[in-house]
Amino acid sequence: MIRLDGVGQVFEGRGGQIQALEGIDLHVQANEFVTLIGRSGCGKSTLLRLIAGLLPPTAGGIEVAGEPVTGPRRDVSFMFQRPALLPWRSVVSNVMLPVEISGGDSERSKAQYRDRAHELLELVGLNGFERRLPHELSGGMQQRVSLCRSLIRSPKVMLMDEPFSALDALTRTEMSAELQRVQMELATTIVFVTHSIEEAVVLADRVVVLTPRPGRVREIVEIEIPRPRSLGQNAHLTEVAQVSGRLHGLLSERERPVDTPEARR
Ligand SMILES: Nc1ncnc2c1ncn2[C@@H]1O[C@H](COP(=O)(O)OP(=O)(O)OP(=O)(O)O)[C@@H](O)[C@H]1O
Repeated sequence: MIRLDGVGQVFEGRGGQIQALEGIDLHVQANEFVTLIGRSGCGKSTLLRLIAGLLPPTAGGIEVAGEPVTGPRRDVSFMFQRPALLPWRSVVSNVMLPVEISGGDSERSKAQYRDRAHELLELVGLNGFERRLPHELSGGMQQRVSLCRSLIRSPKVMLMDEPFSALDALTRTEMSAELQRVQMELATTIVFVTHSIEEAVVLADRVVVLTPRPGRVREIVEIEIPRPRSLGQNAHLTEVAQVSGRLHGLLSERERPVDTPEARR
């Protein structure tokens, strides 16, 4: 569904060129859930923006659904850290926003999209809140609305940039369960950036570990824990902790103590 071949990105900074990404080869299958982890500044958000077509890569090629990415696509949605809902619009009209801005597909009427919006709100447990305004909802509920908004046009691909990082721990655990359920039900391909290693493990079919700048693929780790997974369930805690430990090791490899006779002792 997504192919990145030899992708690199150089930015022109004030102090000279910044090589943000280098030689990224990554193939994401349809319906796969891939999480991206790496140190701050290693290029995770840049990688999502490249896949979204918001930025052309300075090297290599990117394809989505077999077509080269040349700009934003209708069937690719983007979800950010903050819900960014329009405060004067009701929950349901916030969900409908992408359809109103750039249209849906020709097969569905506006009424069908509205029905879909209600179905999605029900799927994430927000039935009864359709007419409320964003300020009447908690942060977690607002992020659920944002999730419905990014699903309204039935995207083939969802790109998610730390979407749960502003939420409290319990809501975050609930949202990750919710997202797994939604993904299983709607069969969407997801690329998800997070700073939480445990969240990356709980959600992913594969975790992609990036090196510090320039970001390269350090390793891709397959997660074989049965779904649905939850950090709230003891049964998964040990397995998640084991894989997370390995990922912690990969991320901090650069900081291993220098190999001196003293260190070896
Ligand atoms: N538009 C830009 N112009 C210049 N440099 C940029 C631009 N966008 C990103 N960068 C640089 O590219 C590098 C990668 O940035 P990016 O935001 O993709 O990293 P990240 O891994 O998402 O970071 P974080 O985890 O802190 O969100 C950083 O050094 C950043 O300063």
